[in-house]
Amino acid sequence: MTDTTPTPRDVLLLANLGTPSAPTPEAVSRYLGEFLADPRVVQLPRLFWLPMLRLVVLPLRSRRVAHNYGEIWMDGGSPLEVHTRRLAAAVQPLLPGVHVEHVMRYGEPALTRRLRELRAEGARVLVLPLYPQYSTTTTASMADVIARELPAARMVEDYHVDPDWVRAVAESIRRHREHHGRGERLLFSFHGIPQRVVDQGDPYERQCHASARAIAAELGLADGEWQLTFQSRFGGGKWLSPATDATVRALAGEGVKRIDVVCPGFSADCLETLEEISMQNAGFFREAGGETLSYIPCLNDEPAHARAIAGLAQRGFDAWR
Ligand SMILES: C=CC1=C(C)c2cc3[nH]c(cc4nc(cc5[nH]c(cc1n2)c(C)c5CCC(=O)O)C(CCC(=O)O)=C4C)c(C)c3C=C
Ligand SMILES: [Fe+2]
Ligand SMILES: [Fe+2]
Repeated sequence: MTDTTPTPRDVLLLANLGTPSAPTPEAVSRYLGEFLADPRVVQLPRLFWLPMLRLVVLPLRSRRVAHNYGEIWMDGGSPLEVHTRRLAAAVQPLLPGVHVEHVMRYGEPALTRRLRELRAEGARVLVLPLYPQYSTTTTASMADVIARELPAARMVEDYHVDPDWVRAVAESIRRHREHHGRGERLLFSFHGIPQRVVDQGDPYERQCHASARAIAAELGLADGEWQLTFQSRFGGGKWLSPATDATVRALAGEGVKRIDVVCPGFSADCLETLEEISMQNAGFFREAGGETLSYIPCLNDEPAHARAIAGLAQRGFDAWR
């Protein structure tokens, strides 16, 4: 008799944060409501935070943030979704025998639902969170969902000094500077997190510094030529410093006329890069006397990015055999 047991399918889920389905206050409120209710993201007591979120934060924030999304919205949807979908399509041909999909931790296509469906199929699933640096606020929240929905799935924890990824980022910076000229300073701007989270043992800050040092070394930059900053502060309390906005203003105040900013904590361009850095912080720089803040795009679906991601996934599946 022939063995008819089907070989389980290998599935790679490229998982990003998530984004609203439309640049409207209603869609933004739905998205932020799910995102900010995650206890990994906001660690305040639930009994206080959940009513505060529903009654104060969402009504006040959604309209303004929807307007910001409107400024960067693409034909195919939110930039984060468009670029993440394109990256999955670019990785697919590099991994014959593996089915590649993109999913989102919050919103659609939902990581939670896909894991539940794949569990029923008996697929062998590797989740690759598209966060180069590990944080309990982002990566660990993906691990929470895996533990609930498909504990047999495996996850790539981080790739903050992966040589292929470091080279891909460095090369994108080099190319940008060849085409657009070179700023007097290069800022590595990473998404911030609360200082308290780092004090509890989160490795994110250390990994951000290691990523920036590795990329600067790959470019052969001297110490005074680059700086690391943290952006996108949310809510009260102390966040990681120095802050990107304060640094940009201070550099202009020192007479620096042109800076380059790259965001190697983001795999895909999104609100926090296209609006906050490329528009808002560029405005702060000019208001304080600077001339040009040149934003260097994320790796998105660049071939070198797809190759680095495919390499990480291949090693993940190889370790399974
Ligand atoms: C890249 C890693 C990220 C970390 C670490 C992170 C931590 C973190 N974020 C918030 C609050 C918000 N983040 C928002 C947007 C946003 N954040 C990331 C990534 C990280 N966040 C991305 C990729 C995006 C963009 C999504 C998009 O649709 O383009 C927002 C929404 C925008 C807004 O309302 O200002 C919030 C809120 C916290 C509290 C946090 C750590 C505790
Ligand atoms: Fe964020
Ligand atoms: Fe922001």
